[in-house]
Amino acid sequence: MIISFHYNIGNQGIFHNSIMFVKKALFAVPNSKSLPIGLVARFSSATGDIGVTVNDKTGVATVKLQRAPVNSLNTGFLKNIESTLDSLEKEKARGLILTSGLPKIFTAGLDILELYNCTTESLTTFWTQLQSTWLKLHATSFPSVALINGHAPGAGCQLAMSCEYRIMLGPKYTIGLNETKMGIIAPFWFVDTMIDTLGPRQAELALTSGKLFTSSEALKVGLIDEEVGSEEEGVAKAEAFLSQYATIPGTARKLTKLMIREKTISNLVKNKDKDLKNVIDLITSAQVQKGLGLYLQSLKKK
Ligand SMILES: CC/C=C\CC/C=C/CC(=O)SCCNC(=O)CCNC(=O)[C@H](O)C(C)(C)COP(=O)(O)OP(=O)(O)OC[C@H]1O[C@@H](n2cnc3c(N)ncnc32)[C@H](O)[C@@H]1OP(=O)(O)O
Repeated sequence: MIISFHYNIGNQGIFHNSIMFVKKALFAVPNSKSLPIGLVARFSSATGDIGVTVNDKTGVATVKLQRAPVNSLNTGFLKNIESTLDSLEKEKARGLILTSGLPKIFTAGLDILELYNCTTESLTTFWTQLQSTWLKLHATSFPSVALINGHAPGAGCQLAMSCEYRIMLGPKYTIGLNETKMGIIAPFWFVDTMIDTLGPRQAELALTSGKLFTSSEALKVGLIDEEVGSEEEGVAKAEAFLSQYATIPGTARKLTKLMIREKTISNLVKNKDKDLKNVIDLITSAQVQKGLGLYLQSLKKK
């Protein structure tokens, strides 16, 4: 049986309460630690849109990003992603498939409108939220797959790299950290994550040129794990990847993952303020503001 919930919620507080309300209904399974049977939750808010579906047999949650037009990551959307991850942790999800509910775009990365004409205060709020959401995603206790069903530049690539397995729909879309192409640099924790994923040699080549990889190029360098020809195939492969963990004790799995990711995670945790200062110094400079303005114009002219 499938139950659907449709919410139109205007603020974060209500959004949060509604998640709790829905989750209570969804996850209250007497005498069981497992996720509930046949439940679908769909959330929406004024600042971001996220759809959550839980597979009743496996306990795997599919989280669909659907903030039109391009899933660009602004403060509210990042906050909603973090709240969703918190709920999945609390309810002991068995796995995550992170994908897009929009055609052609996984996510367009950071919302450039959060960077352009920003104040130090607004940039601080935005960047602190980005750090927090990323730390949650990078350290989930459940296994995670990015089903990249569209373009994934910049922070879109970063979100995908933080999942444990990446499946990309080919051949039309691209993925990569393209910051240098925009005249800015990737933050050190994006760089760390790319080095963890590709190794230093390929990461240096990719980052210095701001390369956006096609799916087959991404497969070749190890930026993705599988390339698929359809979303259905992608979902099947994601489910197959996650199913291998059904028999692996969860705590052993989680501790092993965290051991491997610890250096990258603690580098950000210890240096959050330094990271923020780097961002403020770079992004608020007149030269970068001018470049961001031109970049936005070029996107709008297309
Ligand atoms: C020390 C470190 C300091 C700072 C580090 C900063 C780190 C930044 C990391 C990032 O993530 S930067 C952003 C990287 N992303 C991009 O460069 C993507 C730019 N967008 C595109 O390439 C394309 O839009 C697309 C391939 C994603 C989609 O193409 P298409 O389907 O043809 O749509 P449009 O280009 O027509 O876009 C529709 C609409 O959306 C606006 N838009 C696109 N991307 C963004 C974005 N990232 N932020 C805000 N808005 C975006 C675009 O302007 C269009 O707006 P309209 O008003 O014309 O509808």
